[in-house]
Amino acid sequence: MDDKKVMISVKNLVKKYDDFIAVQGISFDVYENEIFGLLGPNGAGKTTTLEIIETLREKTSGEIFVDGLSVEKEANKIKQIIGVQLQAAGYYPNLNLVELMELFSGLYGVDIKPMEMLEKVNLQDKAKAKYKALSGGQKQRFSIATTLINSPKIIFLDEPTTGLDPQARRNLWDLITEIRNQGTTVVLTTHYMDEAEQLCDRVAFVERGEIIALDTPDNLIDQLVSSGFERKKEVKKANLEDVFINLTGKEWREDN
Ligand SMILES: Nc1ncnc2c1ncn2[C@@H]1O[C@H](COP(=O)(O)OP(=O)(O)OP(=O)(O)O)[C@@H](O)[C@H]1O
Repeated sequence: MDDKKVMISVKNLVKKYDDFIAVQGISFDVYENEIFGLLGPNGAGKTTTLEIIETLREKTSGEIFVDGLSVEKEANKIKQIIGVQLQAAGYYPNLNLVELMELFSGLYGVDIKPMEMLEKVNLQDKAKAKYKALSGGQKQRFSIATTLINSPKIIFLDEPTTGLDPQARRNLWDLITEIRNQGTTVVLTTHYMDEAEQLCDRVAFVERGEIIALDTPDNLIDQLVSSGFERKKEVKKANLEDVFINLTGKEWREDN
């Protein structure tokens, strides 16, 4: 990893909400073109950390650089090179997808072809559909498309697959991998360990505002195994999710 460019550098980040310390002096780097995952239980400080990097929330102390730009002094420049997934409530429910894309590109001040953006997330067939008529997986794909409007260097996805069925989740993993393969760095949060293992190049476990481990999924698992850890029960060769996927197919479906 030595020759990799650092896209995000976080040093000793602290965030206090009044007396409560939500982020307790964390440090980590995100490299160019990796999928980096922040994992941890509810309330661990993942969203707070992301929002500070995205320049949407003030830090209490610490140093953060995004592609060499300071979050304090160059927030506007950072906004131009990142894509942030908005909460669904931010969309106008009665506009169709093409109209929403036009609205967002106007807000960013960039000229995009709405249909091309929709094709990137396989929603071209839904171009005339209203946002509120989309399935959960389609809504997530649409919101990922909006993060790509300004051709960002980095996108931030906060729990992108929460609430989706197994096929829709796997489709999103493919989409996120494809976006990375086209040169975008991806930072995401998730509660799903299988998702992190499949999707992320490196993960940081966050607990109570601290990073308690940071490495590739393989290294973290190898370290545990070499410490003598053994699963109590013999591991089954497949799980219930595999049965479900096998029965229902793993192709793109209309409704995910
Ligand atoms: N605006 C706020 N004012 C006060 N406390 C807050 C605020 N935002 C977050 N917190 C607290 O900071 C802690 C970290 O919250 P955060 O949303 O960053 O966690 P998270 O890891 O993203 O959790 P989740 O997985 O539930 O989204 C929580 O205890 C939360 O209650």
